[in-house]
Amino acid sequence: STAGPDMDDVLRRTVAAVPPYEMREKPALQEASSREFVQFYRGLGAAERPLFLTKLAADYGTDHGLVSELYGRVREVQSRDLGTLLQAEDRLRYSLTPRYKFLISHICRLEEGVKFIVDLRADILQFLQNKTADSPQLREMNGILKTLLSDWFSIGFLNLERITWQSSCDLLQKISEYEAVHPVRNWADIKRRVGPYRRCYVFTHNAMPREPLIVLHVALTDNISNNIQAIVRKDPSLETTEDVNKITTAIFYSISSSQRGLQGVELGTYLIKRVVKELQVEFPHMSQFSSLSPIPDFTKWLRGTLSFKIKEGKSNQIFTELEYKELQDIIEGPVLEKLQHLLSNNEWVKSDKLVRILETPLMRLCAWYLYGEKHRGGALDPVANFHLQNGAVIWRINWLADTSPRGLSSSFGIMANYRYFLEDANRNSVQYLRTRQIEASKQILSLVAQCQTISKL
Ligand SMILES: CC(=O)SCCNC(=O)CCNC(=O)[C@H](O)C(C)(C)COP(=O)(O)OP(=O)(O)OC[C@H]1O[C@@H](n2cnc3c(N)ncnc32)[C@H](O)[C@@H]1OP(=O)(O)O
Repeated sequence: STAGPDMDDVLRRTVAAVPPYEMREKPALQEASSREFVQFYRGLGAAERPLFLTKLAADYGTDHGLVSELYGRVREVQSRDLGTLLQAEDRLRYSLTPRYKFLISHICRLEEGVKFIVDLRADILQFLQNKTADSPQLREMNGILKTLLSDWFSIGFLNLERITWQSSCDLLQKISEYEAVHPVRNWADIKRRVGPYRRCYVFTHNAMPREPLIVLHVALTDNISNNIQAIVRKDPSLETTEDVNKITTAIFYSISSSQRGLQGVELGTYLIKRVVKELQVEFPHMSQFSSLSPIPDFTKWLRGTLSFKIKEGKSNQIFTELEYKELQDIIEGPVLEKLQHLLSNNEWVKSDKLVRILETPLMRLCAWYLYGEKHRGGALDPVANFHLQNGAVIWRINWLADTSPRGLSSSFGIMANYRYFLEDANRNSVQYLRTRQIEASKQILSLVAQCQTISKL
């Protein structure tokens, strides 16, 4: 292998042998070697890390020969007394623990050891995603780390914190940096987001102090918002106190997880549920809970669909005759080709005529994209998939809801309300996860039905 000799030496030295079965209750502390492993890994360059982790996963995993031998033993004692059988099964179980898992357990006891493991999994996810490393053992290690992290970061160990203007600067700064949905531009922005008619909640973990693991921004309103500029861009509200009578609805307008290594640990689901409870205590009469969500990949999907139809020569399968004619009247040349070009930047939104003509077809196609397009059985759109997993319904899509460059380029400015009907959320979530059945409102279902009759997708 091209790995430098010191990689092998370090692994040999720092990955302790699996304690013998009889000593399994009292594994010797491996503080020094765990520290050395952490320091060595941190010192590795980006190109060496995939190699190192691939070696760790491959050479310090499970002893397959021992597993097979102990499995044979379990089969032998099937008809023996229960005590003997359970003992044989426990030995088999113990032999299935990969050797590197003992190292991970030692590392998490170090100062900042948990953070190191979270970052290590983030590296593995990245290597697997961009294929700089991809082996069955590395995939197995990712699964083992995800299970460990899901235990360490389960709801019982998480602290809910509300961020206010009185929170510390380093927390406010991190909240600003971690905002992945509607970027925070300056202090005025962040002050607005923690000011009147706003709430900002994070989860923290004692093993990673002062680190917001996931951030949820909420707007307190008296209706279900259909425009994000009204929430994030409006000048700071002159009101310094909140009129409770104007607060009947919670709008989740941004949720971002900050630790890549915790992907799949579902912190977002926990945080939304926890915040709903928190808000119900503060506002017992609150009756509506909904997101105002981006649709990050709709433009990309529509462009793909249009170019596919153009290639197939079936350009009249997207729009109605009337829409097609109206488009033809204001676009010279072949409609779909020209439309592809027109929609490749945000200029179209400056033409009132185009905005008027495009609203009906784009809204119809967007409803279909959210409800009909699937990936691995679930909604293709990752944000839709997230909220549907939480038990929300696709309640409404809103035209020109986000006229920022980012909103226009990702979804022609359309945004979705995923609504949480609290009494149905659990049932919807179970149903979605089991059957991928999507709950949607009448507005969405009628747009989908129209799309199915008009556009052959
Ligand atoms: C109000 C709003 O709706 S804002 C829009 C949602 N937020 C964003 O897109 C910001 C970027 N995304 C994130 O920070 C996270 O993915 C979150 C907060 C959405 C979800 O994180 P977690 O709760 O830790 O959930 P987890 O990582 O288990 O993923 C759950 C689902 O989120 C969905 N998801 C949404 N956005 C993303 C994303 N950018 N990357 C990965 N998954 C995403 C995935 O479909 C995933 O489902 P899957 O596990 O079946 O693939």
